[in-house]
Amino acid sequence: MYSIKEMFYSLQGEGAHTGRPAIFLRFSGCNLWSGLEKHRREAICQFCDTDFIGTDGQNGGKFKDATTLADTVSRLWPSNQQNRYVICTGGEPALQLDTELILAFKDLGFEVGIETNGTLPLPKGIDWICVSPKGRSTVVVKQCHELKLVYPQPDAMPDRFTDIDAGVRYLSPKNPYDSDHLIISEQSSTRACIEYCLAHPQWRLCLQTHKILKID
Ligand SMILES: C[S@@+](CC[C@H](N)C(=O)[O-])C[C@H]1O[C@@H](n2cnc3c(N)ncnc32)[C@H](O)[C@@H]1O
Ligand SMILES: Nc1nc2[nH]cc(C(=O)O)c2c(=O)[nH]1
Ligand code: SF4
Ligand SMILES: [Mg+2]
Repeated sequence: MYSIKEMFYSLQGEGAHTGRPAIFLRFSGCNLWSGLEKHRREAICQFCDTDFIGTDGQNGGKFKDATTLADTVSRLWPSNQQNRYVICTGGEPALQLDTELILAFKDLGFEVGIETNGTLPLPKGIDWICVSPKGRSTVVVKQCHELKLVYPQPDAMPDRFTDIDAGVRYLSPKNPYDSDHLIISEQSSTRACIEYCLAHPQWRLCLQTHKILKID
């Protein structure tokens, strides 16, 4: 059984695949925050911008097995079009994503990506791994295609992650989780990311372009 908050077709807004069409498969639940506002201040991850509680979102629900879930994802892809790509996110997708589901996606011609906080071991077969460390949590996923660090985080500054083998390293400005009038270029976190990247050129700037574009 898989618990899914929502699934939708959009463009990857962040990181190396920015602009790429993808199905976002948002799993319910996270190991670093309950998702309830009353617990935010005591959570390990305190700036989350996402509602991942329950199964009541767009195309959300409980799916009894891997083929049923993969079939539902597949129906969201434009008909007769290739380049299928599904991004497993959440919540924390590593709590639920397993080999069976990855194989079901592959059977339907999907490449599989994941957005993970890196605190849980991952099943084999994922085509694109994005690790985004959070606060004082311990990252166990030591190899990834991209490391995407939300910045600044006092307990998770960039020099803590030199041991992670990443294809590319990004700093992503910490955006307010509750603002309707976000101007990313004017945020102090954005200015801080730019300064850090200029001083440490192994890091690159990553923007949440879907928030600029106001798309899902
Ligand atoms: C909601 S998380 C879900 C996946 C996984 N739990 C994780 O944290 O990577 C998806 C992406 O949004 C980023 N994110 C969440 N809140 C953010 C914020 N306030 N500002 C910038 N990025 C944020 C995360 O770092 C992660 O890269
Ligand atoms: N467009 C778009 N791109 C994204 N990249 C990562 C997202 C996420 O919430 O994991 C996300 C999202 O929610 N929307
Ligand atoms: S780890 Fe990811 S899903 Fe969990 S609270 Fe943090 S940003 Fe949100
Ligand atoms: Mg998001």
